[in-house]
Amino acid sequence: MNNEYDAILVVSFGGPEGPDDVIPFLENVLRGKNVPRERMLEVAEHYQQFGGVSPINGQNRALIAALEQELAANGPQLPIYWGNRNWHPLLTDTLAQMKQDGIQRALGFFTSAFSSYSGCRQYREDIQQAQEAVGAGAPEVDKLRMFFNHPGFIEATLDRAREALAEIPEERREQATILFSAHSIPLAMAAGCRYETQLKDAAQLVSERLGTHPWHLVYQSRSGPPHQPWLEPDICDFITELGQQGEVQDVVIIPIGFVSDHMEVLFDLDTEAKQVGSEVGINVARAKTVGVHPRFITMIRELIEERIAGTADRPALGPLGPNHDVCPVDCCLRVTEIKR
Ligand SMILES: CC1=C(CCC(=O)O)c2cc3nc(cc4[nH]c(cc5[nH]c(cc1n2)c(C)c5CCC(=O)O)c(CCC(=O)O)c4C)C(CCC(=O)O)=C3C
Ligand SMILES: [Fe+2]
Repeated sequence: MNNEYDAILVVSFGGPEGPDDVIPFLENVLRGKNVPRERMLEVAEHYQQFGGVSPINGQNRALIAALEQELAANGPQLPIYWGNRNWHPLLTDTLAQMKQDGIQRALGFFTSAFSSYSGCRQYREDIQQAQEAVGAGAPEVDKLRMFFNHPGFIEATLDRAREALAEIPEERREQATILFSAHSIPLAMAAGCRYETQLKDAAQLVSERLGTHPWHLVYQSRSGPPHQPWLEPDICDFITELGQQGEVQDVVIIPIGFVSDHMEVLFDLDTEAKQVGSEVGINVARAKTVGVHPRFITMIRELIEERIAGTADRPALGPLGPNHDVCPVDCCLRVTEIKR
């Protein structure tokens, strides 16, 4: 396989940067999806509570600045481009710019650690559509492997988790319950990918390094129509139940399913989950996501280097081993209904 690359492409979700962006952004997110309009308007309110600005674009700018420094200091010397699925800079515009700059082949870093239709195949489809829109001469993009079990991701997550645990009074710290949280997806979508398996694996890898805390994997940000089954338990239901049982005083949320403190973290965890905690008498701390943690930035460089070198040394912790470099044809299929 040809492993000569002339650029890095950061591929992400995108988010609104002002009140007028919110509805057109949400319409982009939900085009062709089975999500009721009432849900969309409810989520629009979450964004408006933060002035219509999602932190995600700023966080991606910070990630790119950190990665630029990392590559300038250590190589490889490659320019970094950035394109989103749902909001500016959109992938089509970015690929047009890359073509203009003479870029032929880029390595893609997707801001999703775990395999799902949303985090893997849909981004590959977005790139393909952008390539078709740009036409002849559009750059090729090869995706870097999923990094849920890469030592860099696990170590950075662990560091963030320890910071959050330090907020719990020392005499109660060891008993604190850890909740690993990830975006819920429809059960049908989950049937087409290894999302749950990878999440359980990463949660296990972090928890066994943290100590002897009780821990659970929970889900947040459920969308879709009410009758459609999604991954559970929901984090707010789970905290409510812990409160009713009356044995847990402190919960530390580790949002392992996300790589930056974007709106799903600020609203669904810091606003909603903390509110539920205070209603049922549980103290809730929230670990930061990896963001621009230096070990996470180094991991991105390592993934780039390993791919260019074509080396067999592809670090991964735990039993699942390193994820594939090239997605097989049935990777992260868009399953919309489970046949019973
Ligand atoms: C697996 C997964 C990730 C993690 C992997 C990855 O990072 O890709 C993720 C990330 C994100 N999700 C985000 C925002 C939203 N997700 C929505 C809706 C949905 N997400 C889904 C799944 C995921 N989403 C699904 C199955 C839907 C239903 C519609 C559909 O089938 O696609 C909606 C619509 C409103 C709603 O119903 O909630 C919004 C606004 C933001 C940006 C936050 C910001 O602006 O700061 C980010 C990073
Ligand atoms: Fe989402």
